[in-house]
Amino acid sequence: MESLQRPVILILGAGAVGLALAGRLAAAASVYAACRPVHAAAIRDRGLVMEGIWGDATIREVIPVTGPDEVPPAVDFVIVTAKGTGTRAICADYAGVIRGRPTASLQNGIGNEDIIAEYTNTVIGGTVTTNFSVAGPGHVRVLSESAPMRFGAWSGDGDALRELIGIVRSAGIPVEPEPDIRAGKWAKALLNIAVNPICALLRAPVGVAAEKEIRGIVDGLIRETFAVAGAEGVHLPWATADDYLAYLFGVQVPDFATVYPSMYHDLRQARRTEIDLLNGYVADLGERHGIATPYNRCIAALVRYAQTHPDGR
Ligand SMILES: NC(=O)C1=CN([C@@H]2O[C@H](COP(=O)(O)OP(=O)(O)OC[C@H]3O[C@@H](n4cnc5c(N)ncnc54)[C@H](O)[C@@H]3O)[C@@H](O)[C@H]2O)C=CC1
Ligand SMILES: CC(C)(CO)C(=O)C(=O)O
Repeated sequence: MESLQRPVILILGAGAVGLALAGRLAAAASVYAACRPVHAAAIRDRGLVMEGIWGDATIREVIPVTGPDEVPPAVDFVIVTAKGTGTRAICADYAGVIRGRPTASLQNGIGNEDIIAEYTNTVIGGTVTTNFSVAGPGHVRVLSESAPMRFGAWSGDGDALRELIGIVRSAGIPVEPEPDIRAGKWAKALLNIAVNPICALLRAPVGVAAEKEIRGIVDGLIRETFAVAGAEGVHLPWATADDYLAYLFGVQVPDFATVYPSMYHDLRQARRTEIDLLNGYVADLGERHGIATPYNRCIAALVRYAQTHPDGR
């Protein structure tokens, strides 16, 4: 990257997270957003519309693209924000652009960085603990935030990580380095494992996790996940499941109480969910380690059924 030029960033799979990120990063970089034609047409027509805690604005600088042939040759960073169910397909579509370029993931769940690493040497893992949703074509809403964005080196070049954090910070987004990004991805996954499937199945916002009838289920999901993470040798930032449950119910659930997680939108729109990168992943790993995971297995089965029977039958 040449120091006097604006960095060039390509966001791959720009929906709720990716479009909002593109809108903010446009303050510090030239941003290309690989998105579906419906978003691309609206953005070309009247700009990207953002509302909420990341600012209310119509941003005309984001350049939408709908295929790799529309991407300029001088891309400095790629950031993947597709759902985990689409990581392999989008990496294959844009393989020629990703190859040799530092590529970050801001996706939830476990496994995306390993897929991206099949396409490039320098992979940066990332987490974002903010609520985003699509309000319409080329129109996104950012409603609540509970922690800074975090990036950490997954493989390859540490300079790329420092540069990316510098760009994100200069765009005004709170961001911190994550020294143990594998643990960081699990730490973020705890929140998604606890609330995403429950809110999706109950059609309720995150606050439902604290209801008397539901709390015991969340408790079971988290205790099992701690046992499996421990067997995998993951050093979570909380020493015990009780410590994390205190943080979940004391900070994260209140911060997101009135908003709907991403899996809620997937089930409502009859899209495949990320359940197999979250609770389904924990259940499978548990089986390998001989750890019983009845809560995660049960909720994963319910979500899989719901996503293949959108009308409930
Ligand atoms: N929505 C939220 O509040 C948060 C979401 N996340 C995570 O971020 C990731 C993205 O989530 P969302 O933005 O909510 O999902 P989304 O479904 O709104 O956005 C993903 C976009 O990628 C597009 N896409 C997928 N494959 C593509 C392809 N080959 N070419 C062009 N476009 C393609 C999809 O059509 C969709 O518009 C997920 O892993 C999610 O779990 C993380 C934190 C918060
Ligand atoms: C943090 C949270 C719950 C924000 O909505 C999220 O990660 C998601 O929706 O998947």
